[in-house]
Amino acid sequence: MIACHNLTFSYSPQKHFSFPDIVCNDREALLILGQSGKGKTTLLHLMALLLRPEGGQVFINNQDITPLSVAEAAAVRASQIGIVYQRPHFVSSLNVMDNVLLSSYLAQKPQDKARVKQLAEQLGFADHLSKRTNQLSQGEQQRVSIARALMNNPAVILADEPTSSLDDINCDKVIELLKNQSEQIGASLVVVTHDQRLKDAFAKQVKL
Ligand SMILES: Nc1ncnc2c1ncn2[C@@H]1O[C@H](COP(=O)(O)OP(=O)(O)OP(=O)(O)O)[C@@H](O)[C@H]1O
Repeated sequence: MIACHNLTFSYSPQKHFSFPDIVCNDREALLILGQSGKGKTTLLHLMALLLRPEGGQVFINNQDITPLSVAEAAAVRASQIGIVYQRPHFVSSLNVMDNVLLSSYLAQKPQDKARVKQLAEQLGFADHLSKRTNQLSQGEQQRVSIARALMNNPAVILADEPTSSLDDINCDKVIELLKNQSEQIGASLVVVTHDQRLKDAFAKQVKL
């Protein structure tokens, strides 16, 4: 589970955010909707401790992670949080298989190629494992970044605008994949988006 309590953050005195409290339990999917500039990416980065909150707490499995050091936060992020970034970024010199394995390496976990193959089958990119990521379409790259986020069976999956550049068919597919896969591993799924197509796909929603 992931929960946020009284989270506040400022980029400057003029740019201050107070976020609503959020709880997303294991196997639950939560949609955070907000227009451009409302602070969706900022909130997601606070939840992953990529940004430090000015006030408030973030709990993962009931542990307050906000007091953790930078190194401790990085370790929690690597092992317990899977992040699907707004734009997938890959290491261009590595193939798809090695890009997915990289998340295990960063979490100091064994390089489980069988797990990558299993995820690639489920997510539909098994034929592309030996290709470079720049040889893949945007939808395929999005699915690879979902696999990378799932690789370490994290407690929490955070997805930033995972559908914004996808057509309707791929939009539905990616959301179903994210929901099914996070349910399979028992994770909490938090999706932030301005994509109104998703508003009927999630029972639990928060508006920014
Ligand atoms: N590093 C930064 N320094 C100063 N201001 C920033 C910084 N990053 C974001 N902002 C500002 O904070 C506000 C929220 O940004 P954020 O990226 O969280 O919004 P968003 O809701 O995710 O937007 P979008 O849907 O366009 O991605 C914006 O007005 C943005 O200009």
